Amino acid sequence: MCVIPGLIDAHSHPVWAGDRVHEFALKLAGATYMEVHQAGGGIHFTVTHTRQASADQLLSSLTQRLGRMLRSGTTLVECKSGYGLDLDTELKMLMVIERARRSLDIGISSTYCGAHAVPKGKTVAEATEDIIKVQLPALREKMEQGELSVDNIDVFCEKGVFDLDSSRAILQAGKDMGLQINFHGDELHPMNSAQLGAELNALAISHLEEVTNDGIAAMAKAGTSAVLLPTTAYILRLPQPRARDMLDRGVIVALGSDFNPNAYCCSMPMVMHLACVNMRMTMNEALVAATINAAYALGLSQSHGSLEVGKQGDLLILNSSRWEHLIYQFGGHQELIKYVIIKGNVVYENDKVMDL
Ligand SMILES: N=CN[C@@H](CCC(=O)O)C(=O)O
Ligand SMILES: [Zn+2]
Repeated sequence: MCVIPGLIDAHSHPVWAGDRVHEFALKLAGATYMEVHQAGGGIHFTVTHTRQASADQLLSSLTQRLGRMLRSGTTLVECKSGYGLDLDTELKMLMVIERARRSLDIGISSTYCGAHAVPKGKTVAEATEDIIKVQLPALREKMEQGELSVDNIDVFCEKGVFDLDSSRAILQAGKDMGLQINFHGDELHPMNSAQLGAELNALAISHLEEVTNDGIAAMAKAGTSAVLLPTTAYILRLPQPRARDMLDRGVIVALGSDFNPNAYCCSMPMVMHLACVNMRMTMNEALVAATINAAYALGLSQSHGSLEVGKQGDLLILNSSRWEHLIYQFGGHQELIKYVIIKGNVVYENDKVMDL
C-alpha cells in the first residue's frame, strides 16, 4: 500500500439548499455563467433557497457533503458562507459551519463570503456598506464572544459583481479584524484582482482564469498563492487557468474542488486528474497543490499538508503499489482509498477495497 498526506481542499461552497441541475442543462445548451446569473438564476437562485432553509436542514446536507469529501480523501476543507448576502443568513451559514467544525472529524477552515454577489434590490455601494458597517461588526462580536470562529474573508471580485474598489474596501475591513484574505478574482474578466491581492498581502486568490502576466508577477513577489479550480473551467468551458506560467514564475499553486451548485464535485482526486490533463500540471505538482500548498493557502502549512514529525497526523492509505493511481484512475478513488486517518485516528475504513 501507499501512504500519502490527507488531501486539502482549499476552496468550497458546501452550505446551501436547492440544487441547480436545471441550470446545468441550460449551460450545456450554451448559456454562459453570467447570463444565468443576470437572469436571476445562479447564486441568486441558491440564495433564495438557502434563506428559506433551517439551520438544521443546512447542517444535515453539509454533513452529507463533507462525508463524501472525506471518503474521497479530503481531511481538511475550506468552507464558505455566501448564499445569504444578508446578516441573518450569513450568520446562519457560518454557525452551521461552526457546528460542523465542532462535531465532525474532517478539518474545516471557515470563510465569510458575504460579498459573493450583490443582493437583489441593492447597489454595489449599498451592499459594500452593509458588509462593512453591519455584517462584519456583527461577526466580530460573535467571534469575540467565542460563539464563532472565522478564518478568512472572501469577495467575488468580478465585472458586474464587486469591482476592484469595493473589493479592496471589504477585504481591508476583514483584514483589519484579523481575517486572512482569500478571494475570488480574475475569473471571467481580467480585473487586476491578482495585483489587488498582492497589494493587500492576500494569502490566496482563487480562479485566475483571466490573470495577466503582471498579475502573476505580483503574486509571485508577494507570496500570494493561487487556488486553481479545474472543475469550474471544465464545467463552464472557460479558458484553463495558466498553471504552467504560474508555476514557472514561482507562484505557489494550490487546488480546490470549488464544490458548489454550479460545480458539483466533492473529489480532490478528480480535481487533481483534471489539473494534470487540462492545466498540464505533473502528478507531483498536483499532489503538492492538493496538500502542502493548499495548507499554505489556508494559513495552516505549519500544522497540515505533509507527513512530518510535529504536524497533525492526517493521512491516507491507498490500496495500490504506486500513489499515482489515485490521479490516474479517474473516479477510481472510491476503491483505492483504504483508510482515511485524521489526528492519528482511522475515521473511515473502506470495505469496498479488497485486501491484497
Ligand atoms: N464564482 C463565484 N462563485 C462560485 C460559484 C458559485 C455559484 O455559482 O453558486 C465559484 O467559485 O465558482
Ligand atoms: Zn468559489
